[in-house]
Amino acid sequence: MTILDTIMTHKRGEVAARKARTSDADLAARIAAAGAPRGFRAALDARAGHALIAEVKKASPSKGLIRPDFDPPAHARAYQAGGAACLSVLTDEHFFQGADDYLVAARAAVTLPVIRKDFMADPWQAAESRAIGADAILLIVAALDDGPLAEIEAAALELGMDCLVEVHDEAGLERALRLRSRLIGCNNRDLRDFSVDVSRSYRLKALAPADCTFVAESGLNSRADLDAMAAHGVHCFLIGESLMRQDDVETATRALVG
Ligand SMILES: O=P(O)(O)OC[C@@H](O)[C@@H](O)c1c[nH]c2ccccc12
Repeated sequence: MTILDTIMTHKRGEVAARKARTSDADLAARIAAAGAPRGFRAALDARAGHALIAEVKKASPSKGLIRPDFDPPAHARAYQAGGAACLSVLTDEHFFQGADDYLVAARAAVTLPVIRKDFMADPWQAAESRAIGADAILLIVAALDDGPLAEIEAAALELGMDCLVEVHDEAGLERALRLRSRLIGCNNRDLRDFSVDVSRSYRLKALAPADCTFVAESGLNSRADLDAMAAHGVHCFLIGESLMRQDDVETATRALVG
């Protein structure tokens, strides 16, 4: 069992319980009240220089507690003021100490598009994500077979959301490209063993078709890391831990992408 298997098993149970206590009518009403999605991929594509997806992240299974004075709306405002293009908010409770309410509060504090960072196992979660306001969802290729991946993607696109399709190797990229989304994330951290290797992004960027928006994810710390990525043609970045550890999040964000 890898950590990803453990997470997905837990997630399926969690989703079953959430489904059982949520009526379809209630979900539909919340989606109708949510307002239009903000355009996640478009916000990345609109940036001329480094485009940052800044992550609101309290803790992780590999690092434990990252941000003791965790304050989602304050971090969201600091990220926006510092020049981030988009936000990512962890909502998984059991492994990442996240919460749906963190996404709701962070999104309400800014005008940036927000991706719900969670583990999708069922198309129902696409609707649930839209109901809490998400503008995009994450689809982890290594966590799902092709059939469920396409079904969850279809449900998300139907609701006007974007899908960030996450891969970590060549085989995963090939599977990702069978989907409709052309927003690809390369996770430099292998969720099966937590090992980080930023050169994964260099390799996979070279293989991705030119019409893909390509995002390097995880393990990025400094402006020099981003400039090295840019030299390989990578201009979009998903960063959590290194920003969440800063006292002054806004200044740290500006130093990265300003
Ligand atoms: O905190 P980091 O190393 O900057 O990484 C952020 C982000 O890439 C990471 O949180 C992440 C990428 N893919 C995920 C999937 C699930 C949970 C978390 C993630």
